[in-house]
This record gives sequence, structure tokens and C-alpha cells, in this order.
Amino acid sequence: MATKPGKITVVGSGFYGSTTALRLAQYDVVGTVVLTDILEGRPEGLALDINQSRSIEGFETEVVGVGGGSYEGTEGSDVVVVTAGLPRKPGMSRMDLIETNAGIVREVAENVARTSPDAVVIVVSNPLDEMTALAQLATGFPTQRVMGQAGMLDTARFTDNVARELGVPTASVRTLTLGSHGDTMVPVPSRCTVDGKPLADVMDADRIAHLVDRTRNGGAEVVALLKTGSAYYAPSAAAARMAKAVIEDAGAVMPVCAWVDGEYGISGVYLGVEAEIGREGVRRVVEGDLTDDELAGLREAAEAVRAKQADVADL
Ligand SMILES: NC(=O)c1ccc[n+]([C@@H]2O[C@H](COP(=O)([O-])OP(=O)(O)OC[C@H]3O[C@@H](n4cnc5c(N)ncnc54)[C@H](O)[C@@H]3O)[C@@H](O)[C@H]2O)c1
Repeated sequence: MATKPGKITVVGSGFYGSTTALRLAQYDVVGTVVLTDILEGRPEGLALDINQSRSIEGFETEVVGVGGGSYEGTEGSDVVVVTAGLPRKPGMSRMDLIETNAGIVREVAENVARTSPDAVVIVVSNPLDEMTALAQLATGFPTQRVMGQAGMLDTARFTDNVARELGVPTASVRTLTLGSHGDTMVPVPSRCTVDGKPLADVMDADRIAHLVDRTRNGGAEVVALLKTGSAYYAPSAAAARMAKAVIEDAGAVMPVCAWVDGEYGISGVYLGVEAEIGREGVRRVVEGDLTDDELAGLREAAEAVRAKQADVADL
């Protein structure tokens, strides 16, 4: 029996989905987290396991597992996090997943539209920008109610890289990445600081370029080490924080994949930008100050993902 209102559904109970469900349950901000999958038993078993940790960790959110591809019990969700889809294997690019994951994401999105027509949808399946665009098309939801998770993760990776390079606490480092999740990720050095000082004052340009490169390849670095599956601890932290911001109507400004409609002189594309997140999803895209180079990089990223997103309607 749920102790508070609110329901979040996490579709896909693989590594990303199960860790997202655990984090959301531990936040204790909704009565119910529903974890689903096409597999029978896995979501039910994970839900039971997470619920049994409640008295130790001190949270009351109940996790409900729903297997066999069913959407029973997900109805009327406030937020749906879509993690269903294959992850990368070593040597694969995110784009190698597009055909398989498009079929999965389309089917999931149609079911979400049917069962939770008022939900805010957070997509994480890869390739991220394209799957977010596809989920919006397939749900038919307003663009502000469909967003993707990538920028929170890329920014967190950049922050960790800078903190470890300088040997300083992560809390003293602020970084930002915009653009797309992948080759056209746009780091924003002008918005990066260490203890309030510009990053460029505490690190030479070559080191910054090296860390940017490492950030851009952060997902592949983990995939190569794991050998099977892709990262999920940092990714699930990012998606869960986005879902929490929606539930709490927080107005938090986060780097997310959002529909851009005129900001930065860019229109009609899902792109990594900073956005204010609230109960209605993306309240607004927040246009920050960028240098001419950064703005040019963002516009280039927009054109690169625009072409790929135009094709998703046929997938
Ligand atoms: N956006 C990001 O920053 C980011 C980061 C890491 C991973 N990812 C992506 O997240 C996705 C999931 O990764 P993972 O590590 O959890 O993979 P995983 O293989 O561990 O789990 C995927 C789960 O989806 C389920 N599934 C497949 N089709 C389904 C359907 N139609 N309905 C419901 N469930 C379905 C599978 O049975 C499986 O349990 C991958 O596409 C991966 O590339 C994105």
C-alpha cells in the first residue's frame, strides 16, 4: 500500500533500469516505482529484493515488478523512464544500436501513450538524441514532456575527470557539456570553474583538451573495461535526478536533451542544452552565455543530429 502519492515507471529492468529504480525508491519521493521488462520474473525479483532493503535504508517507496512486457500497474504514471534497449559492446558505436533500439523504443512509447497519457517521459536508450526524438513522435506528447538523459552524465564525467586530474574534491568543480551524446558533444570551458576560478586559469589548454576527449569517450572507456554491458551507476544517477526534479516540480536547471525552438538560433531539433525541469517536464530551455567557438560547436552539433533525427520517423 503506497504511503504517498506519485508513481514513476522504469521500463527495462537491466542494469540501467534496475539501478534507476533503486535510486528513485531510496529518494522516497513517490509512493510507487514500477519496474517493467519483457522478461518474466526479473522485474518482479528485483522489486522484491529492493523492497526488502527498505527497513535497512529507511525508505517507504514500494517497488512493483511487472514482467512479460505488460503495462498493467503502470497506468497513470507521473514519469516514465525508458531504459529498454540493447547496450553497446566493446568496439560498437551508439549509432550501431539504432535499428534494434528504434523498434523497442517505438513499441514502448506507444504503450506509454496508451497507459500514461499525461506522463513526462525521460529517454535513456541509445542512440540517445535519436531515441528521444522517436519517443516524442511515437507518443505524440508535447515536446516539453519528452526529454533525454545525456548531458547530466557527460557533465558529471567531465567534472570527475577534472577533479581527479587536479586532486581536488568534486564539489569544488563545475563543468558543463552541451550538444549531442557522442562525437558532437560540446564541452563549454567558459562555464567550467574550480573553486570559482576559470578552468583555463588552473589547467593548461592541452590538459583541458585531453580531459574533454576522455569525457567524450567516457562511455566507451567503461564499455571496454566491462567487456559486457555499458555504464549504469553514473547514468542512473543522472536519470533518477531528472525524474526527481519532475516529481518535486523543482525548477532545477540541468543539462538534458530537450526540444530546441529558437534558442541559440537553433530550431526544430532535440539537442543537449540546459533546461529548467519541473512538473510539466521542460519548463524552458535556458540560454547561457557561450563564446563564439562554443556557439559554433553547438550549432554544428545541432545540424549533425538534425539529419539523423529526421530519419527516425521511418524506423
Ligand atoms: N543515455 C545514456 O547516457 C546512457 C548511458 C548508459 C546506457 N544507455 C543505454 O541504456 C539502455 C539500457 O542499458 P542497460 O545497461 O540497462 O542494458 P541491459 O541489457 O542491462 O537492459 C536492457 C533491458 O531492456 C529490456 N527490454 C528489451 N526490450 C524491451 C521492451 N520492448 N520492453 C521492456 N523492456 C525491454 C531487456 O530485457 C533488458 O532487461 C541501452 O540502450 C544503453 O545503450 C544510455
